[in-house]
Amino acid sequence: MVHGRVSRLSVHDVRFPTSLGGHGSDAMHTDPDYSAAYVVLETDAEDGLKGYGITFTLGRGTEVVVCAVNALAPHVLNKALGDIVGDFRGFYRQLTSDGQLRWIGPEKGVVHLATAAVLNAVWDLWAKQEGKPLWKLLVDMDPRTLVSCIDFRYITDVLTEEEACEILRQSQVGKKEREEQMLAHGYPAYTTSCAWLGYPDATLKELCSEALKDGWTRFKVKVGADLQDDIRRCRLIRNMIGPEKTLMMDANQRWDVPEAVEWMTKLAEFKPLWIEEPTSPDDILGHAAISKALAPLGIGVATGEQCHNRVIFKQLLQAKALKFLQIDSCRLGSVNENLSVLLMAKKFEIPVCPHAGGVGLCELVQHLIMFDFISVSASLQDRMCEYVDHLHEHFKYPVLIREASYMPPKDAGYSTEMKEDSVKRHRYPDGEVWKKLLTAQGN
Ligand SMILES: C[C@H](O)[C@@H](O)CC(=O)C(=O)O
Ligand SMILES: [Mg+2]
Repeated sequence: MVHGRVSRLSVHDVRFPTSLGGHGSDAMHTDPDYSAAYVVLETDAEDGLKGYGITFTLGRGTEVVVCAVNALAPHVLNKALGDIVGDFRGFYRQLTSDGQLRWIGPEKGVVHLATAAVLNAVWDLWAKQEGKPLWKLLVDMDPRTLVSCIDFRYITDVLTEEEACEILRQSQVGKKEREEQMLAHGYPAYTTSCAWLGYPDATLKELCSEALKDGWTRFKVKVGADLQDDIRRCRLIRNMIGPEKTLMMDANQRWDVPEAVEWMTKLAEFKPLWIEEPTSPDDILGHAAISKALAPLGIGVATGEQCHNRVIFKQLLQAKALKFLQIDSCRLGSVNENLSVLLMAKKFEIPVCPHAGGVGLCELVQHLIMFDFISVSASLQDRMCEYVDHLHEHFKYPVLIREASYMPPKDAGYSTEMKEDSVKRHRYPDGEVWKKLLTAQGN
């Protein structure tokens, strides 16, 4: 049973100097230091369990998110966990409707990233108290309780609470078999780690050949900064993986709409399954235009890692603007808002292929996509979850990849907890890693 009252919320600015090796680099984020605003919730309960929540950020952005988490803290402190999860929709609304903070959102940007960090910690704590990994907590929940976690405000024109319940009820058929399938074979994944934009060709080749040896069959390559470079890198990777394996491309919002169509027409010979984030994440009609133009070339549009909230996803679906929907465990308002997007995607029959390029995102999003397969979509058709091979060693419960698939986590919680020593060493600016780096840079 859920118990305890939240007695403390602390938030840490944790950064990893990934930019030094070009890890995570793309056409818009050329020097990313993978970072997290890392929230720890403590309660007065005797079990001593803590809830850990992260939101993914890059370097200096972290200190802004940390401020926003502190601004949200009064909503959580002294609350009974039972009251929070007993009316989770109400609590989500309370956080996202703060009369002063919502002005700097609402449900978008820094304040929404902070909401995600806090709520991710609540879900971690809830799952830990129930003794289950988060995916299993969700899978075992009855449809009525599940939908009571979702705020349907602004989406009832496409999905009502009753419809959501009905989707979940219908997907009860075969649920046990799908859970067994996940436990035996895992959820299919693709790798982005071979082809970050800042990697020289020699690194790309070396990582790609290692990935092939490890059994990877789906690869994503960063594009968008320079067409000739893209042609060379895409040719290199396509030649290495051969014609049958799957290739995706990611432009991280670099282009205008006509530019995206022109550029991708030139890259079409490398047979990409999708072009990800071809333009601004806010441009729903732009995505629709690109989708329409690229469909005859067999290229789909994928987006979502920087979609603020369920409303943007609703409109992308309504406008037929995407062929692959990429949820993000830390960009949306935690599990609560992701549930609404998974259910809308099911209604529109659009496959969900989660985003996981960042620190901790693989750890979190695997729970959501396993729940999606077992309890919502019931399909693996055109679906795969992103994997990046960075920084898992800093997590207490790191992802387990077997034969290019995510194996279901078995430990209780949301896999959000970092190792104490890693947090200590990477805290900005006083952790040992940063002290050394800042001293070397003369700061
Ligand atoms: C800055 C991040 O590494 C970003 O490039 C990740 C991303 O777009 C992806 O994984 O997809
Ligand atoms: Mg991307």
